[in-house]
Amino acid sequence: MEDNNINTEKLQWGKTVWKLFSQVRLQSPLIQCITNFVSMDLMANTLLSAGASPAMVHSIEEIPDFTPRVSALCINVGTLSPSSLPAMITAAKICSQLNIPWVLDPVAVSASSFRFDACVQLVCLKPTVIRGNASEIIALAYSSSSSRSSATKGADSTHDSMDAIEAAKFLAQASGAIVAVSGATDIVTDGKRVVGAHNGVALLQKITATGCSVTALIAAFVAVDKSNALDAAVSALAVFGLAGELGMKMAKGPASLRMHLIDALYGLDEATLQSHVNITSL
Ligand SMILES: Nc1ncnc2c1ncn2[C@@H]1O[C@H](COP(=O)(O)OP(=O)(O)OP(=O)(O)O)[C@@H](O)[C@H]1O
Ligand SMILES: Cc1ncsc1CCO
Ligand SMILES: [Mg+2]
Repeated sequence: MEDNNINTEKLQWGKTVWKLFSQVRLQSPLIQCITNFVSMDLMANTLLSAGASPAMVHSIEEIPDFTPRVSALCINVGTLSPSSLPAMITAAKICSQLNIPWVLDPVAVSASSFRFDACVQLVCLKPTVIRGNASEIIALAYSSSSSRSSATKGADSTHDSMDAIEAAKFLAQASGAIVAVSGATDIVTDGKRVVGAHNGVALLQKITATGCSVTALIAAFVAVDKSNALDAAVSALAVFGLAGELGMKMAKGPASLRMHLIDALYGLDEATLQSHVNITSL
């Protein structure tokens, strides 16, 4: 009986993920990305191969004209500087005011007080989704200085995503955002429900900016279903993980996985998606 329920749940998720992915391909939502220098290329190519339309528009002078016209915004603090933060804050404020969904990636949030305070400021501007690795979500959720300094050594996680479930729920409740934690199992929560997306391969961690790119993909999925950001975030994580699995069949290492990942995302069809997506309630 329990097996039946699990299979029904997986089938249902397969339909949801395909519906949202099809909408991304059909609508090609315009996604503004204010992101770090490392991630620009992979992030833009991830969005393009998924069917969305990326625009790396950073300059504060352009934001009042451009941001009101986007379908969603992705803010990533990976190479944050005092000169780039005002543009992020301005764009986030516009999105919050105009009810445009926006997604925050708090890369290496505990690397410095400057970065941490910037992330807290951004969280206060009501992101629709916050996506980080386990160390980042734990650091952002528990802002005491002791956990801040020990939570992460930089952009890479030193924690398992499963260890961040309580932190993710806490952060979701405190911020009102959907919180997603990437890892062997990607975890998504609204503070009450917790869903796990089990697709993906470990070698994705050896390609820089795969996390940044899946955050942008979440923005694309949220853009086509603003009313259900939890489903959208789960779906984007599952699609990206599945593209990693399919790419892995042809890859010889991280560099070729990067290429095959983009190809797999571009070519992903309904039958493959429905039969391989692996999402369960946790
Ligand atoms: N052990 C693992 N097994 C399978 N997939 C994984 C594993 N760890 C991470 N992933 C996948 O790799 C992708 C990137 O997640 P990761 O947690 O490495 O992000 P990140 O640390 O923010 O990366 P970056 O900062 O380099 O962009 C996600 O799609 C995630 O599901
Ligand atoms: C390596 C690195 N450093 C700052 S941002 C970034 C990309 C992964 O988050
Ligand atoms: Mg990251």
